[in-house]
Amino acid sequence: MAQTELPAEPRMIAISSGKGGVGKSTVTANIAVAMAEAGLRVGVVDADIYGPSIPRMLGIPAGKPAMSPAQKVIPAEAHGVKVMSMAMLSDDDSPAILRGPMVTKYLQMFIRQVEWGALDVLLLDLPPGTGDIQLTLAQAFPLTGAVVVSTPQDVSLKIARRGLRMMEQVKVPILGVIENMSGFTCPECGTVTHIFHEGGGEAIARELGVEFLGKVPLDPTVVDCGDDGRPLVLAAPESSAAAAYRSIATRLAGSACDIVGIATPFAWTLTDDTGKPAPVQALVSGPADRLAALDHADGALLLRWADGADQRLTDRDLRLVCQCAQCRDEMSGKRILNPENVSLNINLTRVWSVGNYALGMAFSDGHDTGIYTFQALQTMAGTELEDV
Ligand SMILES: Nc1ncnc2c1ncn2[C@@H]1O[C@H](COP(=O)(O)OP(=O)(O)OP(=O)(O)O)[C@@H](O)[C@H]1O
Repeated sequence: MAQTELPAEPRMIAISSGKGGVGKSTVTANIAVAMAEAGLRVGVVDADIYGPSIPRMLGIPAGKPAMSPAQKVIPAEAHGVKVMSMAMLSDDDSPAILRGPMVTKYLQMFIRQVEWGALDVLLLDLPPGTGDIQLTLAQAFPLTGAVVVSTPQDVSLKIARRGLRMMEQVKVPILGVIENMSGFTCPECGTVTHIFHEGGGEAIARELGVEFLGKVPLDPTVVDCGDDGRPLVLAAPESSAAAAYRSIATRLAGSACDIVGIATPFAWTLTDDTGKPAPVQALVSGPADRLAALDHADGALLLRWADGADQRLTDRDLRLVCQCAQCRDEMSGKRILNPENVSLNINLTRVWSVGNYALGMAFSDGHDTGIYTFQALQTMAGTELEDV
């Protein structure tokens, strides 16, 4: 996609941290406002279901959101940033008590059932940690990439490393590391004191081969601004912390545009050819595990990977290798589906993106529960498939 074209779907960037209190929400609020000031259309999903703080930080008053005529939630808006948060749905200050599946349901709603309008960037302020909820989120949403916020202390970096690995497992690219509370600038004399260790974020970025997006100094004004609902980038635009937020926002917007692969999410209905993802250019140096193009011809799905490799998989073969619980025994991995029951004329009817690591597929026999990871699809190349 040419950089000047507006993306059909916003770039979804998850802001994560290995543990709570490192300043993830403060970073999200400030870079969102900095991106909006730079002319981008920005939305924020406060995915920190149990401790939503974005509305307070952006000065959004409490109150239930309005509904659009299409029965979608109208997001709150402050300082040029659209916001959806659990805080807007609960009546009091008590944290929401929700079980895992409900969390996913709410977050699906925050993304799909909200009248976002056209957006360039959608930031997701994730709950802290690297547990199930974070993994579910990373799998449920077609994230363009994730950012890890860390403080300079060793323990925090160890946890950040775990967060990076988790994202890598679900094929979500790490856009970079942000080091927060990195040195204290004395308001009287301007001397920087490194209260915690120094340079840890940079070291971990280097070690893991990801970009170091920048460091935000420890600044007491950040706390007051968060409490007043006026982010530091607006309240103290000349401060070095504000400059750091702006620089990170610029780098992040840039690096998110560089991600290779077809834009997600997409949902392609083959019967009327709607929603087909636009191809992007494949490069020899491109990542082998990202898709550059999808097509369908003569009863087969045609996949072009970002490194230029082409693959042709027939609709019937795809149906036969389905790994869902109805088609495979979960314990032994043996096929339950009897190939004799699969028509020779079976067709793919829909193909959709599942995060940035898999495709969902529906067939003319009504079967639509299979998830085909890119990894599994690639191992199908050149394989003699078990067949009738
Ligand atoms: N650079 C900074 N300088 C000084 N204080 C900061 C800085 N960044 C964040 N803080 C303060 O640290 C506290 C925690 O910040 P924040 O709520 O953003 O963390 P968090 O990682 O989102 O936490 P949680 O995930 O547990 O909600 C807040 O009081 C915030 O004002």
